[in-house]
Amino acid sequence: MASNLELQAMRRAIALSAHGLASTSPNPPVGCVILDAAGQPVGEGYHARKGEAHAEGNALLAAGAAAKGGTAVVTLEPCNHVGHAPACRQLLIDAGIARVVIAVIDPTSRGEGGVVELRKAGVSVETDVLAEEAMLVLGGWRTALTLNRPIVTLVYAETAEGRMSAFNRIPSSRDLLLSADAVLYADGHLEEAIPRSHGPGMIHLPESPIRLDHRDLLKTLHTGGVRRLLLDGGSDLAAPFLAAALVDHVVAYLPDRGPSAPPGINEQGLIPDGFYLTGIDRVPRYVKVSAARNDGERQDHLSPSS
Ligand SMILES: Nc1nc(O)c(N)c(N[C@@H]2O[C@H](COP(=O)(O)O)[C@@H](O)[C@H]2O)n1
Repeated sequence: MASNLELQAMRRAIALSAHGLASTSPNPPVGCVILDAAGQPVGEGYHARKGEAHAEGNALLAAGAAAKGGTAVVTLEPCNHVGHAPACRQLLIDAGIARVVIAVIDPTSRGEGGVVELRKAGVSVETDVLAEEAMLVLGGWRTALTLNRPIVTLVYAETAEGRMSAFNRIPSSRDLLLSADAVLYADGHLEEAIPRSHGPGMIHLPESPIRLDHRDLLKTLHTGGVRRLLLDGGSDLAAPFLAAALVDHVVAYLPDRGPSAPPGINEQGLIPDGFYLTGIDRVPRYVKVSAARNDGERQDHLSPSS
């Protein structure tokens, strides 16, 4: 059973992992905290971009010799392959880590995952620790893997003319870009959500997205490394995605109204049919309404971009 100190460290690792949200795609956002043999935090790290060190490598670097005999608390199972970074399970073994506490098992492990090798090396391993909380950050990545397409979030501003682009009207809506890989705008152009955030060559976007059917577009984007796509408003832009059940989340912005305004219900309703409310917040001059598709077991509704 995980100790209180380990649970504290896991929550810290989950928060750290969110620094890598979207910029790590197609890799997962992962966080790690190293505790020394007495259970005190001595290093922490997260995965920032594909092609750069994994979370465990960064946390071990920060901990240095203090990691020996200690515990690594990590949000995703340490990897068992040599890729862009050395195998994390080997880094942990070489650093003399005695125990590894893991939230979520990696569904993409090549061959047996790192847990098996860690145990073979005599490291004590505990899994499924705060897994549901870790899915707040990892959920979008994992669902995109399962669906074989990016998670799609439709964002719009409610206006007298209907649903319109939010990003050029509502400055606070641009915060959503921080947790996304790419945006398809109402005029049909597609951009990396935060320019150059993924590092050179890590995601590939088609040059003429408008020529692709929406299913082919999502497939092409997924192959190109995109795991989280935003659709910026516009009923015309959203319609084919909604009709094909290819929208996973909705974020709608309702302008402030006086306390005794006439009814504001428009023909389209507040959110599309088939979605349920997951959050309502006030932001400057608007109410922000978040919703997720009714979809049984899915856990990406917990993701920060929803
Ligand atoms: N445990 C763990 N920590 C990280 O920080 C990670 N980024 C991963 N990712 C796993 O390794 C795969 C990516 O490997 P490369 O960086 O491309 O070599 C990814 O698919 C995950 O399985 N794991």
